[in-house]
Amino acid sequence: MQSFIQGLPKVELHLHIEGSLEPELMFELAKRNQVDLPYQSIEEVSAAYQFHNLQSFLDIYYAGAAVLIHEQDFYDLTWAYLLCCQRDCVMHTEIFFDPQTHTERGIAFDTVITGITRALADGQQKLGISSELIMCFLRHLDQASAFETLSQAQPHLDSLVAVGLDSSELGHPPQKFIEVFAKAREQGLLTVAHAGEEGPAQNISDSLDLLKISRVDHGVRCIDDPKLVERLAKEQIALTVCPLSNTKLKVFEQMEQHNLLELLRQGLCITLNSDDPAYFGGYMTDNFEAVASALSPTQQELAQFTRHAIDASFCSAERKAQMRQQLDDYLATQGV
Ligand code: HPA
Ligand SMILES: [Zn+2]
Repeated sequence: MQSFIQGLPKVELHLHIEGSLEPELMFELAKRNQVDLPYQSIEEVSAAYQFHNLQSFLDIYYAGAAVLIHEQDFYDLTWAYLLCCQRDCVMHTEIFFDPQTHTERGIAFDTVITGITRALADGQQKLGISSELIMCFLRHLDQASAFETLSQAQPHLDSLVAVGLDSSELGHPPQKFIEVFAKAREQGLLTVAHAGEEGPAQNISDSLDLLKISRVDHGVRCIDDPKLVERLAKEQIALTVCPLSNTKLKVFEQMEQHNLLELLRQGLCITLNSDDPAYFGGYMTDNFEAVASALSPTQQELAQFTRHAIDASFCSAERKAQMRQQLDDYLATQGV
């Protein structure tokens, strides 16, 4: 099973690029940029990654991002992630970035996006990994700040496929961002949102109805509302589920309790993703392996995660067809 998973072609739809900052690179950038870190060693950083909920993670995640200053830093961060994609047979990735995490501390929007997009272009050219970029608004900040971020993005709209919504879900419902999401849609962007991770199923329905999202990020709390589960299955609205993230942040105490396979078997469009791999203990292959060992899906079900991710991705029909072929070719070599 391990070698089947390793070689399985994958598509990632839920990845925060700031969450791929490994302790080693954090230290290297801290030194290069003369930024003080509250940790003395890489071991101390890793030891600090014990979370009891989403907020306890976010506090550390925003602090770590302070080492990212120059365009080259954002390039190096993104390139390091793409090398992990190559190792994990990821054909295509759609990555989130949080501009406000950086503009709030005086880093120019252009510095952030130029570094990321330059690495993504190299990923396409040198590694054959296709990608899309999704700009997230931080929901603990107000809608005015989201509007300001959307205006800073205007010269770069061609680099963006969608806007998203992340950070603290409790206390910051989708209603807070109706107008800025409407404006983004007017400008031709698709929309996604984190919903039903720690927050209630109602946040999922409201994100669909009020923010007109094309995919639900996390969405695992849909299980509390049978009508919503039925709707997600009927309309084949994808959930970008992040198994290692969910156990690290205690959305589920143990992987054995995760509901993703149950939802898949109810006909939902479930995909597997890594969220913040440097903080949650693994990239795509690690997530697939954790699911395989705790929940024992069949090989067909593991392949279905990739099939769903291809269907739900925002890339061209032509690229989707290529990826389906790549998946089918792989399954044929494995006799699946
Ligand atoms: O899992 C997450 N949830 C909300 N916000 C986030 N920002 C990075 N990761 C996450
Ligand atoms: Zn996330």
